[in-house]
Amino acid sequence: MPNERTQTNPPGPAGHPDACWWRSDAVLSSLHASLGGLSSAQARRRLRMFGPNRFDTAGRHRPCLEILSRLRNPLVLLLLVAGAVSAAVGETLSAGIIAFMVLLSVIFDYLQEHKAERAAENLRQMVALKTMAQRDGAYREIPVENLVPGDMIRLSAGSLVPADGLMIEATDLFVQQAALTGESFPVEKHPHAVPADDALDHAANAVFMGSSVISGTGTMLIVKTGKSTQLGLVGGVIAGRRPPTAFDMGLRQFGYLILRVTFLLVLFVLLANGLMKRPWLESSLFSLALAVGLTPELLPMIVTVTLSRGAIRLSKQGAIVKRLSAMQDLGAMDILCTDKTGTLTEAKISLSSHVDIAGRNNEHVLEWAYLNSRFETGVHTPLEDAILAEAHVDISAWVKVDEVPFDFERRRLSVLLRHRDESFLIVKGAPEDVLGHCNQYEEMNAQAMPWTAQSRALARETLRGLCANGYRVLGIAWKKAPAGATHARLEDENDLIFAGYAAFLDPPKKDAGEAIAHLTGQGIAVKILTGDSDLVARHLCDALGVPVTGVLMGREIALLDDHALSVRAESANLFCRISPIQKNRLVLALRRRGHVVGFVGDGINDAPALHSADVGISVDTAADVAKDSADMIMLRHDLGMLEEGVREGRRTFANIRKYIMVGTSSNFGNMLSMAGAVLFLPFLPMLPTQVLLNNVLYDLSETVLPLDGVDEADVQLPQHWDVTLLRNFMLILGPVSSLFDFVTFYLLLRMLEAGEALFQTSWFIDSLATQILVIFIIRTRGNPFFSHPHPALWAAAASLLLFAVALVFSPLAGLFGFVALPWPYFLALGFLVAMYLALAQWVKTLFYRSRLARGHDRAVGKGVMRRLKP
Ligand SMILES: Nc1ncnc2c1ncn2[C@@H]1O[C@H](COP(=O)(O)OP(=O)(O)OP(=O)(O)O)[C@@H](O)[C@H]1O
Ligand SMILES: [Mg+2]
Repeated sequence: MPNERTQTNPPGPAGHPDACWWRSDAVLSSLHASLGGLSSAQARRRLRMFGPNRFDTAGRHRPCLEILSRLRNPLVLLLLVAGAVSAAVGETLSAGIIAFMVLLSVIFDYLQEHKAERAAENLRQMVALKTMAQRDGAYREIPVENLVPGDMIRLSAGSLVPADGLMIEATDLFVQQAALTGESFPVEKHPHAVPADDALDHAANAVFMGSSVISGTGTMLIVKTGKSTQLGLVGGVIAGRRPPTAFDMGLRQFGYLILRVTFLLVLFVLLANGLMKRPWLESSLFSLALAVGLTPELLPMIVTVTLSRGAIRLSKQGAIVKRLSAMQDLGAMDILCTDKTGTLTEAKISLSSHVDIAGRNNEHVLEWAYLNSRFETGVHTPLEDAILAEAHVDISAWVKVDEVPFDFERRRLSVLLRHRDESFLIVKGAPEDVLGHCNQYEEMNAQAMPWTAQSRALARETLRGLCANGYRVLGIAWKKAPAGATHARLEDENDLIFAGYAAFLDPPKKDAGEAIAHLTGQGIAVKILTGDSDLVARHLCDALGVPVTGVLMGREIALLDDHALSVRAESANLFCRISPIQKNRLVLALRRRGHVVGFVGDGINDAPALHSADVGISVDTAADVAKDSADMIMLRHDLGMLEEGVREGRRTFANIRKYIMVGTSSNFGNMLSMAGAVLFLPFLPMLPTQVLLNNVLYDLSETVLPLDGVDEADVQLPQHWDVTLLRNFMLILGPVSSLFDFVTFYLLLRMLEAGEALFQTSWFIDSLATQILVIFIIRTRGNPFFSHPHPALWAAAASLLLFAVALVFSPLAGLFGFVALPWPYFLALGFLVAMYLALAQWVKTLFYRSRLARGHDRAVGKGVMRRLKP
């Protein structure tokens, strides 16, 4: 057996493009492969050597590295500096608390996120692409990720080429490789050697990752996988990074907001302390502690855990999220574009009639349709299945010569067949397109007649009648080809004889109408994008009870520029006879208007739009390319399932917002008060260690937030990330709580005449209690007594508060500078905290009411203009 260790990936001499693409004969031996494929043991070894067939091959986690990389986070660095300074000046306790915080945030974060990501990865595996590869002498289904150089795999219409390789055998194999070469038409591949060249698109014997098979079948030898593929070399543009979503950008903006506030506060405290000639060390430690207290260090963990919990919940309903943050986009989505066939209809298509141009039943039409469907090798659509199920034609005398596969621009497909010594080109496709290429039509007696104005009108009338009754219609045509013809070309689809129409019934899905109504009720505008005719689509809308607000045809879209398109697309909800490129343009146009756009589709033609949409949704039975481009896969083809997904997405939004709002309001208020107190208190309002401890306990209380449920009001409309809302809330509730804190300070100093330690202890308990308890106010927009939090929230809040109180009375109290609080203090503090919560509730109600009055929260559903970077 050849020694695999001597082998390199990629084989072939250096230079671009690699010589292996032209010298197919040499490749097999350099790969130590054979036409019989690999053995499992060989494949395992190669997998270890070359890594999995995906782009992020560094992917496997190494805990130590992961944890170390977290230490590079600026926040953690800040903490470490604070710790080092404390240790250096002998503040060992501060240093200890800081070390504990670092450990807590880093390890806890790591574990939680790791768990969440593992769960998400497991979900992804459920919908991973698979392929038929030859292992141990037999073809078996294996995950695409496990392919290695030397594997032999089968390709057929609809499959995605999973790696780079050479064709070993091919029958009418056409692939769409626009992603790589920019050619928009399918190109044919064959196994013959080709002369060396420097343009990869001349390598007609090679197929590349990211292309998809349009028609035909073939066997392929895998030569390069993962990052070594052509696509991998250019950074995996297709599968790779998408532009940051609205959510990512919101998160980043929020980060900057916090950074600015923290910086100002720290500067203020340092200046104030300087002016008052306080000891510089203590002041800088104190301001560092404040900075630490303000930073939402748990945010990344809360986001990941919340999203992954949402994704797991959703998977139990039968929808698998491939990209976690798609949950978020689902919650923000305000327009859903959907295809027609299969999503709105049953896709259980039956052939109901086959008629000539006058609408009379004609067996000849069925025969031609049968021959075309029987011999074509493209993606089998339910249309072909319906034709094959209806007719029984003896094909023993027919031989296939060639075909021109279906494409979504010309919307037809032809096969070239030989019958004894005659050759025929048989075409079926969208009736308008087929009619446009006929110069004769077939009479009842199989006689070809030239068109007259009358017969043309008759043909159009018959077609309109069929479509208006909801039938999907294909046009069937044929012509005699030169007897010895060996190839069929696009240009041959001319001067055809029109045979007639095949009319199909595709019943509407029972609950699709209801699902659309529900989505509309939840603030999501549903738009239907179809390659079919407008008459058929309108008929379907009637049947589903969906009002048509405007129709835009593909030929009109072709004349519009992007700006005009985005305006027209806003009002229309039915888009007919549109091509895959136009589907994609529509999605982009709507996004440019500030909408968050979802796209549902399952065909090869849907892949570009699935990829450009904020959230691409496909089904498990979809074409590989569609599944690959989608962010979410539904295990049942059911629009109703999206409703649950949308609610789940909005729920995650609400939970993340809660964390941020507590952090930026009450927490911010406390830090503000402490900064302000520096001006008139004769001592620090809290010791740096106490500020840090306070922060640790508060953080711990927030870790259960992802478990919490949310109010109905939070899932009724699309949720946008609204940094203005967060900022305004922070700038209102923050100072209001500070005012309240100053009242507290006054009470403690003047009425209770607390000394330094007593003051600090009281304020520690008070500020901790307000921060921990205010979540119960903020977690709902309405009355907190009517919205029930998850029990874990109560448990966490109660146990942490008890812990704090116990600490104050414990022998450890002295270490932290605490003193035992006399009971009147508890009474006073209890009263103050209750008053604070009532105040927070009042301010919150006013805040939301004034927003509502200004029309903010209602406008969300109609898609407020949201600036979107390209
Ligand atoms: N296998 C086929 N053979 C011949 N013509 C086809 C075939 N598949 C589709 N067509 C024609 O091309 C048109 C466009 O196809 P496309 O898949 O884009 O749209 P559709 O299937 O009608 O609707 P939807 O977009 O809802 O799936 C079809 O309406 C039909 O007229
Ligand atoms: Mg389709």
